[in-house]
Amino acid sequence: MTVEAFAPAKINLTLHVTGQRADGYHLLDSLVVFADIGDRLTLAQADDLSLAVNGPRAAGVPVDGRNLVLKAAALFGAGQGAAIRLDKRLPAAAGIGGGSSDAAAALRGLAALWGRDLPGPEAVLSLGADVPVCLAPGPVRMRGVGEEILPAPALPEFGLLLVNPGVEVPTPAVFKGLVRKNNAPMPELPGWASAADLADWLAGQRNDLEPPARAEAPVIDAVLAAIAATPGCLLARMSGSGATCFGIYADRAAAERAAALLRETRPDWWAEAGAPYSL
Ligand SMILES: C[C@](O)(CO)[C@H](O)COP(=O)(O)OP(=O)(O)OC[C@H]1O[C@@H](n2ccc(N)nc2=O)[C@H](O)[C@@H]1O
Ligand SMILES: Nc1ncnc2c1ncn2[C@@H]1O[C@H](COP(=O)(O)OP(=O)(O)OP(=O)(O)O)[C@@H](O)[C@H]1O
Repeated sequence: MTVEAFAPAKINLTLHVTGQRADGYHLLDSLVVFADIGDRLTLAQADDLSLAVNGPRAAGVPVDGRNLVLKAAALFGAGQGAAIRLDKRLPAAAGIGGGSSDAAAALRGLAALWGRDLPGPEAVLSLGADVPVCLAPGPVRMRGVGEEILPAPALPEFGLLLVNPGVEVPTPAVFKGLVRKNNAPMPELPGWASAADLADWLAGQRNDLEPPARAEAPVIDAVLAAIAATPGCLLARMSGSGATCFGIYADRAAAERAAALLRETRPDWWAEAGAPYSL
């Protein structure tokens, strides 16, 4: 038996940092969506647990026990086997939860392979704060340190552009650079009639990690400016702890035109277009 699992990019459309726990972890309030841009996993029955990583973004990704796929498998079924292949397409340490989404996709695949129920959000939090939200990809409001997954209103159709300048930004350094930790949460989520309506509402919200990430990686300024300058861009903002930034467009076709333009003007950057993804 072979199982396939898709690991979509996670995008924080908003990311409000609202406090800090005694253990140092920050309290968040974030509107999270996923894109139909991501890594692909293939899982096959085997006596032992193994992982092979290939694909255009495999360079530098650990293949040993440090890989979140193997950590997830060990947490879920100590001693159980599976042969896992990871086709790595998302940049790492990029604010789009690549490793977390791989871990969650591995758990979905292993649950199918081993005939078991998926673990709950609290049980997988130790793998990473972004793993719970990646377990069942779709638009949600994420709170707590990442373990509170709340429903979000239905989203309108829109196009998404993801752009990464090739600079890895370590998440702990960005949180450390926060000047203020008790910022306002999001208001009640209103519901949006169109992509323009959603972008207008998002413009009044924030990613509180953007200023410290820009200090860490000043190229983020150029990425945001380049996205904002593409025809049809309704909003440009950073995701997670950066450096990946996203653009919102009326539809996928507009996002694809922007991606083509950026690949021409900035061939050294990673630019991919897509649309929201739900499992
Ligand atoms: C910034 C986000 O991407 C937003 O979705 C996530 O909160 C980060 O998720 P992640 O990379 O899976 O995070 P983890 O691997 O658990 O933590 C990396 C580091 O980020 C910081 N961290 C992370 C999550 C959180 N709520 N508060 C934090 O302060 C901690 O310094 C931690 O050591
Ligand atoms: N499957 C994996 N894919 C990518 N990186 C991995 C994986 N497993 C472990 N790692 C390690 O995790 C680090 C962070 O990578 P990841 O892509 O998860 O970060 P991120 O995009 O910043 O995530 P987040 O948005 O959750 O902060 C990498 O530098 C890498 O060494």
